[in-house]
Amino acid sequence: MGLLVEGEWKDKWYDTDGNEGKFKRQASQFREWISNEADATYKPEQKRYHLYVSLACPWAHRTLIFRQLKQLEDVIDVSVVSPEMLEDGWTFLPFPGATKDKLFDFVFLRQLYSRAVPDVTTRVTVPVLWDKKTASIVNNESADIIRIFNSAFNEITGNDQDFYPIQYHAEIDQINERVYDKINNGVYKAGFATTQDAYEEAVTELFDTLNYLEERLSAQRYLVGNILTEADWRLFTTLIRFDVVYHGHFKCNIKRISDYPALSGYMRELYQYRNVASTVNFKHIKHHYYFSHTMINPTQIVSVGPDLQLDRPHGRNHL
Ligand SMILES: N[C@@H](CCC(=O)N[C@@H](CS)C(=O)NCC(=O)O)C(=O)O
Repeated sequence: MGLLVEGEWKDKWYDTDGNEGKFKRQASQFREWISNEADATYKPEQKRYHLYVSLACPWAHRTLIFRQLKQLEDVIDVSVVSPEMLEDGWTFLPFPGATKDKLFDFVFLRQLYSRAVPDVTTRVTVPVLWDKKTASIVNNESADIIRIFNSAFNEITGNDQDFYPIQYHAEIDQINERVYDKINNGVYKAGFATTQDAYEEAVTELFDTLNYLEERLSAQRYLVGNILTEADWRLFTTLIRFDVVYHGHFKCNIKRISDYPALSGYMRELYQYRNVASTVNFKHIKHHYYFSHTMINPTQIVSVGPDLQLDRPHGRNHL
């Protein structure tokens, strides 16, 4: 685990000193867009772009789900890193379900960042959307990448299903902000806290928000407008990891998602939606968290359970 400083790799864990033991996520640096506008550098084209993901990572998972939902499998190919993220950061070392770097055969993901910008200073994160034509990183922010996938390639795929409908922008943005801060990033704030107070604050806010969502989802099928939107998929990738890694490894253990009837049914419905289940890899998820965060789990022992029985009926049809 580390970062690139002016192109040099430094092995360094997140710095919580000087921040009262709180984990603070850094903003993504590559934020370009793909569009059909006449002056756009990045135009939607078949096989021009390549996606780098980890199957363990909830942020990368969003992009894989959108690639499936928007039928982009033949338009954008994927390379999958190994779930083990240690002193060299993400690598393409062999691991079942991981791939080689299909474009450059790099061993380390950091080589891709350096290839784009040789003297770059950045964390080396997934997902990364790469442009083969200009040899550059288009975007490494999952929130942007799913919006790009939602609409930029519609003319190529013929799939115009919209997960960010214009009439719900404000409501989606509003719920996203809360879910991001208290849940998606909230579990990390709890897990990576280095003081008791920072941990307790994050865990309390996390469960207050889960309680709020349980109430909301008891009365309506989806988060916004009673149609499936990006807000649901953004919540899903944290929920599906919750009982498996966040509950134990990150000590988010006031309750399990299985203890919430509405949230757990909702999570199963999303899991069973089309072929979303094929994007969920619990082996990578467990191995990544338990094996890579050695300051939380020095023995690197990977938990065996739980058995979530995700194919059970979701019971949400009445809503
Ligand atoms: N804001 C980014 C966050 C991505 C992110 O933090 N990914 C994690 C994996 S779950 C990562 O690559 N971490 C490596 C690091 O921080 O050095 C996004 O949503 O795309």
